[in-house]
Amino acid sequence: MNSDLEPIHTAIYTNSDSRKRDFAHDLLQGRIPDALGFLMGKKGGYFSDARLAAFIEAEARYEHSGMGDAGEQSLKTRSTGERKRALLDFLLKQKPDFIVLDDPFDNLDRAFQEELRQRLLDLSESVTLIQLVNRAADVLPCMQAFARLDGGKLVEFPDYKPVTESQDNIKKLSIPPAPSGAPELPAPPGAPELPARDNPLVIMRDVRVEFSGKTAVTGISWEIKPGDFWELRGPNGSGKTTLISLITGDSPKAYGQDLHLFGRAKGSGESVWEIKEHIGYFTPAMMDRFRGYHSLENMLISGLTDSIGLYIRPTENQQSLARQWLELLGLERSAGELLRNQSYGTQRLIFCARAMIKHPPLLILDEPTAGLDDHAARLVTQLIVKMARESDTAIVFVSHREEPGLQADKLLELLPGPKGSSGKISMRSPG
Ligand SMILES: Nc1ncnc2c1ncn2[C@@H]1O[C@H](COP(=O)(O)OP(=O)(O)OP(=O)(O)O)[C@@H](O)[C@H]1O
Repeated sequence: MNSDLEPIHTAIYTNSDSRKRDFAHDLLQGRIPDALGFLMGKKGGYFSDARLAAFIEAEARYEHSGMGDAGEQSLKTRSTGERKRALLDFLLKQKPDFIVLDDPFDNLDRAFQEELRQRLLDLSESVTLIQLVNRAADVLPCMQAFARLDGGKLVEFPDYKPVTESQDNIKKLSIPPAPSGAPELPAPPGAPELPARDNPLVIMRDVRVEFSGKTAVTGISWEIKPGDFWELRGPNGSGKTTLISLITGDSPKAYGQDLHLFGRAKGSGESVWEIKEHIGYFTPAMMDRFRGYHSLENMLISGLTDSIGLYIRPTENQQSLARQWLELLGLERSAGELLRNQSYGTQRLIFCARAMIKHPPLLILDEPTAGLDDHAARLVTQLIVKMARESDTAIVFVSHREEPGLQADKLLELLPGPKGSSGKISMRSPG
């Protein structure tokens, strides 16, 4: 073991199959691979979303996370950026020799990403950094050695170079058709007579939401029309999830607002399920809650029946549609394989396609590329753009990361202010 080696900052590329958490745990427990022998006998800290989640859970159980001083603002009420800042402060108090950074920029807005990047660069003068990373753009410029983590093993140290261009693409086939018999949407009351396909799907006027006396968003007016392609953007804590939950029927704060959803005034007796019928939705948290004992084909068909997994016998038409989607994704040979046996990137593609298969009037994708490596993110991006261009479905996506090729036509930006976030709408020119 080369424990006399000079410590070097090391970037380790991972993907969903790398077993990175086990690897990080081993490093922190002193089970060090030869290549990183310089960490032997050294004290480490772990900067990760999993570590933060453990502190938040401790706080829920014992009323104190154990991270900061008693009486500090609770972690649960802080934004993602503030939580990560607090975790780094906590780790530094332990005076570590090295820190394992587990995708440190995930889920951070652009301003917090920049703040953290600068802090880590300053820190690299005194602490060894081991960065586990799935996006090439995230690699800190202070890194001196590079490797890849493959099934828990470190390979190609110290000169690994990620392959930037891969041949895999979403197939040049068209988006499969909508299932037959999709319901037509009624016009909102008082709306001018328009062909059904031109009725706005969502109308918000001067919406304001507060939590415990604190205003989260204020004066938001937003209209989503059929076929629109929107990005909803804003820093951590600016109210993106709050606005989305008004539309998906998941927030009691929607009552009493000037809000029309799919042709009906909110609060006019509609059920949550009637609203959800018109929406396809994806957020990465859905994947965590799901065990994946269904075939890829049945997962897609379940998007037609609004269940996760399939519990009824599918019709031939449903099976045929699912196969067309699998072909588009280049997965036709895996139709009968279990979701849980696929890579994380493939699972993500299936979940996104599942939200699209019924051609819902409105598709909401909340951080669809979060946690993916470059290759998987590119495929998901291609799929979203294709759906936007080739279907009548309106799309709203949220992404903290600038994804190459993913540019919506319209942008709603939430701008935080002392009295809550206001909204700014802008149109993007094509091209
Ligand atoms: N149930 C709740 N109770 C109290 N405060 C809440 C609740 N939900 C949201 N908030 C607060 O409302 C504000 C907006 O939160 P929201 O989750 O909508 O932001 P966001 O833009 O989605 O953030 P992120 O990018 O971190 O996901 C934050 O200050 C948050 O703490």
